[in-house]
Amino acid sequence: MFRLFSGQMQNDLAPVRPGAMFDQKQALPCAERQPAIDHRNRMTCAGQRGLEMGGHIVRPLVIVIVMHPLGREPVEPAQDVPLDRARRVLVYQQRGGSMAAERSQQAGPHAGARQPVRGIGGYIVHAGAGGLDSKRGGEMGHCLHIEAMPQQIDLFASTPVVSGLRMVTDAVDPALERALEQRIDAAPLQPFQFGQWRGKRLTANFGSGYDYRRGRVADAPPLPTWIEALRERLTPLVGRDSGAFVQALLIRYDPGAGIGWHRDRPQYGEVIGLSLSAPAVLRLRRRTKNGFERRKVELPPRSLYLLSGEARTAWEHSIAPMAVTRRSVTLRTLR
Ligand SMILES: O=C(O)CCC(=O)C(=O)O
Ligand SMILES: [Fe+2]
Repeated sequence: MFRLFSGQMQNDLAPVRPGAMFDQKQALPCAERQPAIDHRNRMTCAGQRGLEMGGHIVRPLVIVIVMHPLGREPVEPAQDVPLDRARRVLVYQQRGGSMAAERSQQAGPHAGARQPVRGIGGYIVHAGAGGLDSKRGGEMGHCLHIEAMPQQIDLFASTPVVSGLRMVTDAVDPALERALEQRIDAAPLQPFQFGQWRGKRLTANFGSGYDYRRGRVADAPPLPTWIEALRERLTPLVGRDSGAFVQALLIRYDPGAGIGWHRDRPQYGEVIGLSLSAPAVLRLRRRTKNGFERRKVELPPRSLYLLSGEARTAWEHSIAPMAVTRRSVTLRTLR
């Protein structure tokens, strides 16, 4: 997985920004699949970030939960971790010791710099912090060893708001983000066209496209190697195999551009979105007897979301017109 990313993608990016992917490779935290040495070490590694909450550190790699930081509603936690267990982890971590105690525990080759995680309306897996634990976590090694956490504490009720929506922050780091921005800007972007209607956002499809006039999937250029490499990196972060994500859509939203309410075409299956360049809000709604039920999820730059299950099939989504340029990479399976 990583080899493809650091090799092919580096080569592919070279003409646009020499060294960009090399930088990225160097910056990838704990990217090597090193065998876990002991439990403590698996919890900490170079470049990992912790979350400081109320004077306590939430240890990196843990499913991190931000409880309604902005008064927003939570979303389903990333990875296949039952919500109540994820919450227990937070409680455990908060009780687990002071920041000073945590710092002293983190000394050594795997100690890492800390940065607070931005507030986001839901449950977060802080992927940028992720080391890969091939033994236990496998591809989903970003999810720390939940099994190791105490099970007895359960202070919160668990009600996932939009089933099937998963969020991962820092799915790529800023250096890779810049390289991807250049790749997107260099792609054959065209204004989104829907019959007579021309959208403000600029799009380019790879792998397969969609003919809105005929209402069916259409040919598109094959996935470039840099998108293949990116796909290898992103899909495990939401617990998916890369191979099924055969469709890629690049979008640039310049100021004034957004995307209206829609569900992705039924020809597509699951959807993964990487959000770049500027914060945005993913709005979700589904029809009820009396109108619409609505949710909002903040998408910080470099965050990744998965639309699966109900989030994909029962909810519509949209992004309000942007004030500053945002870019996204959407990967989709075909049904
Ligand atoms: O830009 C995004 O993150 C969303 C794109 C989207 O919803 C779509 O193209 O169907
Ligand atoms: Fe969409």
